[in-house]
Formats: sequence, C-alpha cells, structure tokens
Amino acid sequence: MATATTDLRFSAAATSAKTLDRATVRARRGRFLHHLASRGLHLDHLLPSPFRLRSPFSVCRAAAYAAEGDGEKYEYDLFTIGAGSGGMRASRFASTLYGARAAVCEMPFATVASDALGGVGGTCVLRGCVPKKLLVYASKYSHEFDESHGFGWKYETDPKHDWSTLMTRKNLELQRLVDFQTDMLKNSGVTLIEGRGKIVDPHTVSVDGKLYTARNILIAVGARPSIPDIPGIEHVIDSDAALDLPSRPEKIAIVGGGYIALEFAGIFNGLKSEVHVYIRQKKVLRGFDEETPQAITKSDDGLLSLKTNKGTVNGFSHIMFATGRKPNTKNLGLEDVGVKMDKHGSVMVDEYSRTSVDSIWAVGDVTNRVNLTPVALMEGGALTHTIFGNDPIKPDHSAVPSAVFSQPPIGQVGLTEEQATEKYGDVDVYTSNFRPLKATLSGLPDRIYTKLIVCADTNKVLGVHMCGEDAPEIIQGIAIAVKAGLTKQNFDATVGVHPTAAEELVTMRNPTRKVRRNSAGKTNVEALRQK
Ligand SMILES: Cc1cc2nc3c(=O)[nH]c(=O)nc-3n(C[C@H](O)[C@H](O)[C@H](O)COP(=O)(O)OP(=O)(O)OC[C@H]3O[C@@H](n4cnc5c(N)ncnc54)[C@H](O)[C@@H]3O)c2cc1C
Ligand SMILES: NC(=O)c1ccc[n+]([C@@H]2O[C@H](COP(=O)([O-])OP(=O)(O)OC[C@H]3O[C@@H](n4cnc5c(N)ncnc54)[C@H](O)[C@@H]3O)[C@@H](O)[C@H]2O)c1
Repeated sequence: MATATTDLRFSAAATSAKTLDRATVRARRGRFLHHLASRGLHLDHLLPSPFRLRSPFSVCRAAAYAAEGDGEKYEYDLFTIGAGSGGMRASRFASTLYGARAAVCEMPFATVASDALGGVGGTCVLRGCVPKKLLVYASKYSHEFDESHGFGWKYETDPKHDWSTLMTRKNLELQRLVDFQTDMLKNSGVTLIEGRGKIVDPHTVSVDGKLYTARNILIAVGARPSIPDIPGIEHVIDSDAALDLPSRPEKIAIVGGGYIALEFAGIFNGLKSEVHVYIRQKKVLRGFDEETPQAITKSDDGLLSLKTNKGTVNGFSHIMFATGRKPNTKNLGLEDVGVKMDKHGSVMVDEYSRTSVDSIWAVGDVTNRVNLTPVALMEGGALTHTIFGNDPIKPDHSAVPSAVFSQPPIGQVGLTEEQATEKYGDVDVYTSNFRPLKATLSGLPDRIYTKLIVCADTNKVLGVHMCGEDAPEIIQGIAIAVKAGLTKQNFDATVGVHPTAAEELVTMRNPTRKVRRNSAGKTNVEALRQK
C-alpha cells in the first residue's frame, strides 16, 4: 500500500514538474529513483512518459548511478562526440528516458564538412538523406512534365528551372533543421558543447582544449567522403559539394556505382545536366573491378577531362567522386586510449556497441555496420538501454529495409536471391515485370520490377526487392511482414489495393524459378516461366 502511495505522489509531482527547469526535474527524479531502489521497488510502468523507464532493472540501474556517487566522480554519465543521427538519439534517450547527465559536442555548421566543421544533425540532415531527397524531388518534375503531355497537358514554352531558388530554399530548410535539432537537444536536457572532440583517456574528452569527464564516452562521429589520390584530384567534387553547387553543372562525370553515384546521376539528369557515370564494376550497386579512373586534367578553358583505363573523355564542367566513405576516426585520440579499429579506420565494437575500452562505445557509420540513418538511430537507442537500463539490447541488423533514391528508385528488404540460396539452399523466386498503368498514357518506357524470395522449406518470405515508382514507400510496409517472418501464404491471403503497383506483391501466384541444392551441394535452377 505504501508503494502505491509513493508512486501516485511521484506521478503527480512529475506531471506538474513539466513546468520546472530540467535541473530541478532531474534532481527530483534522481532522489525519487534512489528512494524507490532503496526500498527494492520496481514500478517504472507507473511513471508518466517521458519519465518512464524501460524496465524494472532501469530503476535499479539509474538509482545505482546516483548511489555510486558518480555525480561527484564524473561531470557526465554519457559524453557523446558527434551530434548526428546516432549521437543525437543516444544522448536524448539517455537524458529523457533515464535521467542521465548527457552532453554532446559537435562542430559548427557548414554545408561541406571538414575536420573543423559539421553541424548539429549530422550527415543525414545536412549533407545526406534530407538535402539529397529535396534535390530528388526537384529533379523529378522534369519527368513529370514529360509524362503530363500524354494526359493532355500542353505548355506554350518548356518549364524553366531556377537553380539559385532551389539552393536558397534548400539551405534555408537546412538552417531551420539545425535550429530545430539544437532546440531538441536542449529540450531533452542534453548539454551541447560546440567544438571538436578528442578522447584523452577512457573517461575524459577534450573539446578544443577544454576537458570534460564522463562515466561513458560515445563515439558517433560518422564518416566523410573517401576519394582516391590520383593526379588532378583537387579539381573534383564530392557529395557534400554536389549538394551545394552555386550553379547547375552543364556536363558532369560521376565516378562510382554505389548509392550516392546513382542517386546524384538521377538528380543531375532530371535537372537537365549532361551526366556520364563511370563504374568500375560490371553492374551498378555490385562489386567487380572494371573501369578505374586514373587522372583528371583541367584545360585552359576551365573544362575537365577524366582519364580512365578505358580512355579519356573531355569537356566536363564538373567531376564528382562517389567512391565510398571513410570513418572520421583520424586525430580522435583512439589509438592512444586503446580503442581498436579495423584496417579502414572503423571502430570495432561488440554486438552491444562497446569498443575494446570498457567505458567507450561507438554507434553509426563510424562502426561501418549498416551505414543508414535508421540503423544509427537503432544503435544509439539500444546503447542507452544497455548502459543505463541494465538491460543489454543488441541492435538487430537483420531485415533492415533500404532504398536507393535513383530514378527509378529501388526498395529492398531481407536477403538477396544469392544470399538466400547460400543460406537456405532451396528457395522459390517469384518475379514480376510490368508496365505501370500511368505509362500507358504517358507513353514513357517505365516498368516496375518486383522479386519475392521464399524459403521452399518453411514458406517464409526471405527477401523482397522492387524497382520502380514508389518502391521506397512500398518497401517500408513490406518490411514489417518480412521482419515478422510472414509466409508466402500470408502474402497470398492479403487482399490487394487496386489499382496500385504494390498489389503485385500479394498476387504473384506461381514461382518464376525454383532453386534447389542437391546432396552434393550443387545448385540447380528450374526455370518455370519467363516474366
Ligand atoms: C549523400 C548521402 C545520402 C544519404 N542518404 C541516405 C538515405 O537516403 N537514407 C539513409 O538511411 N541514409 C542515407 N545516408 C547515410 C546516412 O546519412 C548516415 O548513415 C547517417 O547520417 C549516419 O549517422 P551517424 O550518427 O553515424 O553519423 P553522422 O550523421 O555523420 O554524424 C556524425 C557527426 O559527428 C560530427 N563529428 C565528427 N567528428 C567530430 C569530432 N571530432 N568532434 C565533434 N563532432 C564530430 C560530424 O560533424 C557529424 O555531425 C546518406 C549519406 C550520404 C553521404
Ligand atoms: N539511399 C540511401 O540509403 C543512401 C544514399 C546514399 C548513401 N548511403 C549510405 O552511404 C554509403 C556510402 O555511399 P557511396 O555511394 O559513397 O558508397 P558505396 O560503397 O555504396 O559505393 C562506392 C562505389 O564506388 C566505387 N569505387 C570505389 N573506389 C573506386 C575507385 N577508386 N574508382 C572507381 N570506383 C570506385 C565502388 O566500386 C562502389 O561502386 C552507402 O553504402 C550507404 O550505406 C545510403
């Protein structure tokens, strides 16, 4: 009975505490948690959000932090280097869910990152997903203008695009987002320190020379473009610069066949640049060496030439390298403190994101696991539960959906056909390749390709891959089904939404091929139909 009274009292106090400043709220919460733990009470489910903790263990753990007197020993419970996706999530959760004293350091904002410049929000918000998607939207209009003619639209003159309007509006939006993210940190009770962080010892970070101590340090510094060192490389641009060009490229070479290269090829093509993509693989988004850039030269008229092992092409106004990214681990003090890195400079972590030094953790691109924003968020969130909840949670990297915002875009979740065959031996593959309804009147050669990979043994859907309009939006929903381990029967039992491209996913009745592994381990493919 005494327990219930205590809890209700705290609920009321916590609710009214919303009008109090963070320090008061945190002090009250700390005293309350200590009070609970000292009586062995685990009643966090009664706490109003955001004071609610994840599990009964959380109460003990947070209280234990207070009881251990860490407040006196270290200034912070968690000090994060880098306020990108992973760092923001971890510090905010640490503060709001666990009442931890959290700080994050981040460099001043710039559209192009450097050793001294970055900005609250990180790559995704300032130099990745967000500005990239805004430019994808801008570039898609030109196709839509083309499509509209088949539906009866006529224009006296061709629509014109104003580059500077796009850049100005995009940069205003980025500035709004930096302000918004900064406020979000402050409102979460996280201390934001502007400057470049460097680890000095397992519990100390130096930010531009000023020292801060913390029980836990989180490395969430992300990655930056990696460009080969070939003659003339000073003339090229990377994805940071490509998102903030003062004028539209007349003719651009894009080197690389990964996510970034394909997305930017679509952007510049849609905005009416002449685009040449240089891939060294046989196919894009794959990994076999073929064409390799060797040098860039600039002529007197300012135009650039790109020499590869296949020849030289002249007359580029811009050459962009999208040849991968490397972790920001240079000059971060990691070697001195004993944090192990792999040969590419990525921080090595265990499945809970702990580095080789007990008090130092790492999440996001710097660990080079799956380099996507939602994954960095998941890793950052799981980490706070592990550290403060006394409830270790491994981030789950299986069935992570992803999209390439190329034109047409790609969406995928789960295993590829090759991975599924390798892992399960026997798989049924359903494919469909059709002309979408819109294309019948637009007259454009658009297609939609869909592939479903099913385990022949269990009937579980192991992977879904889609290329065509709206694939990224569709795949997010389908990812729930794949993550939940649903079977092909569950897909078949689902009624479609008509007329959509997505309904194809629930109407593919017969496999295109059956892949079977015999007892000698050899794979046979039985092609059942062509589609
Ligand atoms: C062009 C492009 C497009 C992308 N598009 C997508 C997409 O559509 N979808 C998707 O899911 N992912 C996309 N990504 C990937 C996504 O942006 C990253 O996976 C994500 O931002 C990683 O988050 P992070 O927290 O690990 O690092 P980041 O977001 O890079 O944050 C790291 C932060 O640390 C700061 N920092 C670095 N060193 C220090 C230091 N010493 N001291 C203080 N601060 C420091 C940096 O300034 C930065 O703000 C894209 C990436 C790029 C480059
Ligand atoms: N839509 C999205 O989710 C999205 C978009 C952009 C980036 N990202 C993330 O950012 C990461 C980095 O993207 P990225 O496109 O820079 O890297 P990537 O690894 O996807 O592609 C790099 C490409 O460059 C090629 N390459 C490397 N060195 C080369 C060289 N010397 N000469 C010629 N080609 C060379 C590689 O073969 C590969 O095709 C991605 O892996 C992804 O995780 C995600």
